[in-house]
Amino acid sequence: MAGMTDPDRIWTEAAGRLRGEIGEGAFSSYIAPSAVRVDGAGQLILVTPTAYARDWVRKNALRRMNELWLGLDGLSRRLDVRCRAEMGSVAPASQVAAGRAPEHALNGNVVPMPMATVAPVADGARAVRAAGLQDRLTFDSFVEGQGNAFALAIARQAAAWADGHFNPIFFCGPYGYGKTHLLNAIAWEAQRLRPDAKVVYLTAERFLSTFVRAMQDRSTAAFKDSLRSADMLLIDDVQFVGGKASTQEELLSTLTALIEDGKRIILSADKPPMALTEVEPRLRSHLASGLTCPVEPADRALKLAVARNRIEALAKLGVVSGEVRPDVLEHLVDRTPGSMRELEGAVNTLAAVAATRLSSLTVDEAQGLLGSALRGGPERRITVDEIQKTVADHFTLKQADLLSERRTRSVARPRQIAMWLCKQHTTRSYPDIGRRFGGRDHTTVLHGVRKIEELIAQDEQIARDVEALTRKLRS
Ligand SMILES: Nc1ncnc2c1ncn2[C@@H]1O[C@H](COP(=O)(O)OP(=O)(O)OP(=O)(O)O)[C@@H](O)[C@H]1O
Repeated sequence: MAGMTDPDRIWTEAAGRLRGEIGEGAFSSYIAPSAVRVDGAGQLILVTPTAYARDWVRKNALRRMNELWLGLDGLSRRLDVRCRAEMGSVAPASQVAAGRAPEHALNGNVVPMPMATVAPVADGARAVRAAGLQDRLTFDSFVEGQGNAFALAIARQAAAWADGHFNPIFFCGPYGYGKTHLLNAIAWEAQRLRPDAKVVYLTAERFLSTFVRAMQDRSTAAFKDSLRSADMLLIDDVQFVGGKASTQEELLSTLTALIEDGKRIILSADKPPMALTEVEPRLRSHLASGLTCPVEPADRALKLAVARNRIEALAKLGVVSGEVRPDVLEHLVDRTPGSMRELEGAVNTLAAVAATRLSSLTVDEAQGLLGSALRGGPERRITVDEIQKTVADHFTLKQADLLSERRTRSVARPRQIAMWLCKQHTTRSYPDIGRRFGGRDHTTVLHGVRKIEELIAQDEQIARDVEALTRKLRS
């Protein structure tokens, strides 16, 4: 695949991979409505519909998109991102590359991404199998440390199809410390060792949505077959099946059928099985019947090693050059409380702002460049209550309106915005947020959060409201 030069083909391939990594919601909100264009200076630009979408892409996806892009582009070009309002009238990348004049322009001067050429999300086996393994999440890129050594050893055994496998193996631990990484690594390695085996990885959320869609399409038999023919089934973030009786029932019967057939089951969640109070007791006890394997939060040594690794990986991809000074790396780690995910974000930001002069960067310069991204101490916690009050105030509503049953748009939309803000600024789960909004189901929260994701990218007013609210909450 490496060595392509047609920007449209590279974009299609890179975006297809990114879609698996960032999830359908974010993809359809920010990436799908964007297009690759060439500006007057010959620079490839990813053009987003709104400024908010541009900022989202810059913060959350551009670096990864460039990693993917560089791995494919024979000309080693890089993408920049701008919003539609910042672009003059420029041609779609492929037409410039092919020396043709633009024939048409949809949506103003942006041609949307050719969705059909990105692997469609289909039902049945393909959807389940293609549900988002990430290329970079392998055993090679997983760093061993005190808190994860046991989990890593078990993961390696599972990936090797070792005899005496506990069934299921259940990885649990707080968010952002490597459970998804381990499940991906197991899946890649297990498939490499037994190419003929059917290894199926999916998130519980995907399990839920595919199952619900299969029920609507009356194709549950195909869904069941696609899972029950798996030799190894990996389900990530199992806490998200909580609350939905029919999905839990389906999951339970899938697990029982596979275990009876001696097939391998690997699961992950943010808590040990017996603490998943949203999960029905019979399913809970099945989840707990094998081996429960904790993935502990990382200590400083592990964080340093992960940060170093990440910079080396970016250097190999040509995204940065040179090594970071050890004191700069230590500063970065010490000023980034939170999980590995936050740490990776800080490393990526450093790489973005000082790509070519990493080795000469001093602690003061790093602090100056990263500014507010590096915290002086732990960030002030924002609470659900505070979010509800701030949102109610902003839209001149009462906090009780957000918790009420009222469904008129003037109340429902602010409620969804408040839910979205809770997901962004607190560590609360969807069911938890639902409970705090008048006892709503977690799927209602999920729907609300996705709706706002979508609207932020398409609706300037919503983007402005969200921005203003975020500023108020942080101040
Ligand atoms: N030991 C590690 N070595 C290398 N990278 C790691 C390690 N632990 C975590 N990471 C990285 O940190 C990020 C967050 O990890 P991951 O997504 O696996 O967390 P998680 O526990 O599954 O979180 P969640 O519960 O939110 O799904 C990933 O990019 C992952 O690659």
